[in-house]
Amino acid sequence: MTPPPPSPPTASPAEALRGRLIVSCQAPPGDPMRDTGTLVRMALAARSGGAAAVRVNDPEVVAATVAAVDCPVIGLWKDGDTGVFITPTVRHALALVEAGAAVVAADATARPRPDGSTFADLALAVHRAGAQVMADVSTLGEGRAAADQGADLVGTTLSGYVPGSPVQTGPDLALVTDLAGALDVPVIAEGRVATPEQAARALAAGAHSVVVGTAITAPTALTRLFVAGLTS
Ligand SMILES: CC(=O)N[C@H](C=O)[C@@H](O)[C@H](O)[C@H](O)COP(=O)(O)O
Repeated sequence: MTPPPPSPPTASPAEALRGRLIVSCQAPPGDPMRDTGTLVRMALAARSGGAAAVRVNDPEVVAATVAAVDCPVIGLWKDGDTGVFITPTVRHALALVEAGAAVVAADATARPRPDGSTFADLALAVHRAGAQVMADVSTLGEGRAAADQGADLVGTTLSGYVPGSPVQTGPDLALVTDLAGALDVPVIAEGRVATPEQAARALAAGAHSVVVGTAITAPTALTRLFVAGLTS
């Protein structure tokens, strides 16, 4: 039987995030905003606007952001675009801790990981390295499993983005409600939160914090929406 994961050695950043906004400062491959200095500026702007934390992709960007902002940095490392690609291996996770991430976000769906490890292996390694873990899930079952395997935070990040998870236009508030009712760890609403009203509804549904990305930090995607609005 696998022994239970040890408690993380650092104090939880969860208290600092309660009822607060986390801004995801990312840009997809090929996007003009995908530049370390630009992404750090986005993080600084988010912090100026009142964000309690930022969520940042890639160890290099994490390190630059940690050096620039005075709030927790949630780091992830997207590697590829199929299967498990958000912080897919223990190696990716430890590189983010090395870069200074207070929290490592990782895919915690029930799909095989490319290094044959489990989410529990990743959580244990991150805790031993002195950071915390945010589990990106798509279902209640994945959230329960992630919490059992040591996740410090569970986010709805992957709802609508993995095979079998219905595509939705808005945030998955039903999943927020289900996770918040079932788990002892904080639940983070993430994915398709597009308005302040939706963010408030996510908190009302039981979320501990809300992550907003595209609606704040993605001018290319937002421009496309307006362009489509003019041409449809
Ligand atoms: C599914 C996936 O890969 N989500 C990523 C996770 O880090 C990001 O691309 C999203 O922008 C982030 O989750 C915030 O969501 P939204 O941009 O919808 O506010």
